[in-house]
Amino acid sequence: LEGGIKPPVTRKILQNNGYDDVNHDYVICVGERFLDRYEVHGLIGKGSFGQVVKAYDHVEQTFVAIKIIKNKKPFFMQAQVEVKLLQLMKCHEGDVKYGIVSLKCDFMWRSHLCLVFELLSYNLYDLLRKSNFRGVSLSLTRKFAQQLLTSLMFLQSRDLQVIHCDLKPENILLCNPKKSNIKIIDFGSSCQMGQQFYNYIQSRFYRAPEVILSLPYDMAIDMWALGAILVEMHTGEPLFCGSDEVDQLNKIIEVLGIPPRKMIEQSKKWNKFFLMTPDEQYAPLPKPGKKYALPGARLLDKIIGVETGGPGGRRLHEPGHSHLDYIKFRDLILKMLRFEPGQRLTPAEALTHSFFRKPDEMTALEA
Ligand SMILES: COc1ccc(N)cc1-c1cnc(N)c(C(=O)c2cccnc2)n1
Repeated sequence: LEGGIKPPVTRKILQNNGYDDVNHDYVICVGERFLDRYEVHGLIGKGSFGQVVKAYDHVEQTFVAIKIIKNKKPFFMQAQVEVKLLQLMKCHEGDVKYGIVSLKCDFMWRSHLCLVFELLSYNLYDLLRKSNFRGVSLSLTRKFAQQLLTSLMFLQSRDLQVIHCDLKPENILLCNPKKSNIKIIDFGSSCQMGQQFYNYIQSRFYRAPEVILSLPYDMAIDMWALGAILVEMHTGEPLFCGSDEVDQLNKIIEVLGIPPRKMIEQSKKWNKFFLMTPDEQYAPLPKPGKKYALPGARLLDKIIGVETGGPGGRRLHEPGHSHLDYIKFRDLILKMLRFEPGQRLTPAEALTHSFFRKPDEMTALEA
């Protein structure tokens, strides 16, 4: 500066002795060993919770995924809930595996809670991207559906009653890049029935109508999310891609019609989404600049191409994509997307649906 005035000393405030960055994330150093056991190979994911690194476990001589939670109390507290739920599920699984990611252990490292998981492969959104967002076959969609319904049946079992609260393609990972086995990850937003403390849950595209309307919710919200996910896995595009909560509910109404009067009347937020017509009917509030099909006019049949050879006609005459296959798929999805949570299929009911019956089972039934 002129006149030789020294600049003020800007003291860099060191977060957690320099181990953390300004966002309370641990500064990852490749090659670093946690507990003289886990050698960090690299950052593979980031989330609101913190980071996920790939590491080599020198004791078990295998690669693991370590979820390094932010060094901040709310994230630490929520991760403790996740650890408790994962441990609870692990001791209920026994030797049968129900498609839930396996937590190997957890430990504290330089004020960060670390969760050590089996290392899984890429997620179902990556799979959609690899399909150029055209979707995967109905047969692979069926395999994913069967596994996810089995996982939900396990989560909803009497001793667990766990609600995942954030089912979406990004939270469903392939176990092996070359096989169709999948596992559900990220129980960082999950809770058990009776412990539903939050109302702002689920990623928007997969948010159940009862959550949007701020009504009481239960495990049926995961079934709603699954219905939306399965259509997306086959078409390649989100079924209800709302830009905000009002747009989200309007996109649901385009396909499924107006929600039951009782749900609207019980919602404290009803007038955020609906107006009352002179003849005392509820109608969607018009959204400036947005044009919607009439309630129920955007048929699911058209979206999945029941009569037209699948999404965009791309599956016409393809084996495993018959008209009857699509009729069954459409029927299953509509029963997973019922507005009334109590009327939505349970996982056990869904698994008995004809969409999952093998042809010989069908002929035996018809005999
Ligand atoms: C290749 O693995 C991943 C790539 C990216 C991201 N974001 C996560 C993973 C990965 C791999 N294996 C795992 N077991 C996990 C998780 O369990 C996980 C990831 C994020 C949040 N919670 C759990 N995550």
